[in-house]
Amino acid sequence: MIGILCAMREELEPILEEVEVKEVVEYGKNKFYLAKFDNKDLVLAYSKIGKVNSATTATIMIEKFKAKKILFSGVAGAIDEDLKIGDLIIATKTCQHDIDLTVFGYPYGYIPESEVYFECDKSLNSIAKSVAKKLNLKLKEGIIASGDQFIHSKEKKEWIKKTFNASAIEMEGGAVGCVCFTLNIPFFMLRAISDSAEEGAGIDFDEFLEESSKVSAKFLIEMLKEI
Ligand SMILES: Nc1ncnc2c(CN3C[C@H](CSc4cnccn4)[C@@H](O)C3)c[nH]c12
Repeated sequence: MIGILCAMREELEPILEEVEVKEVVEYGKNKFYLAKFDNKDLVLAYSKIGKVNSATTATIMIEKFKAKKILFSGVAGAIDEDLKIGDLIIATKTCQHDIDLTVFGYPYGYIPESEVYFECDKSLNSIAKSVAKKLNLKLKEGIIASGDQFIHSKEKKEWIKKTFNASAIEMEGGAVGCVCFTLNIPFFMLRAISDSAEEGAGIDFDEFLEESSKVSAKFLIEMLKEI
């Protein structure tokens, strides 16, 4: 079973359109779509926005639906200057920029007995890179930082870049990375850029959410053929 996770309805819908939904299971105030694609069993859901919701849905996919890998598809704000709206990025690892226990001498993003960074699955990332090469698509890879905030300020964006060496910003990957690390499940995260995470990002986000969601969804479907 492969878990396909998104945060927002708009991110999931273009994927659902390409798979054969067999059953919809209502659980934990959410809907889980059991589907087939290319003779593979999938469980798909959007978690709702944020770290707690995405961690909850990832855990349910793994524990209740027996997902053996989690693939995230969605949009992100750009931190690296060379990332433009519509560009694709995969996470090498994820982190949580809104964790601050520095008063106790810990680094930003660190919870005692846990990790700052959660590694993404290298074999899934190499499949993504070979798919991008085959389709002649630009695909960046880098650290993606999460926090329960929509980032729309250059100052905050630059702080996250300096503190975590992040290339993109969103609100779920760091939490899902933590769940997959905890349960020893391979994690892959693909994002298409929807905004600059600077002043005015909210306007861009509204304008490009649907289009960038489709870019990520289309690539994910191509990936599923190779897994
Ligand atoms: N600049 C940014 N900062 C933080 N995260 C992001 C993202 C990625 N997603 C989109 C969405 C924004 S919040 C939302 C969206 N619509 C309505 C309500 N909340 C949330 O799931 C995180 C894209 N750009 C980002």
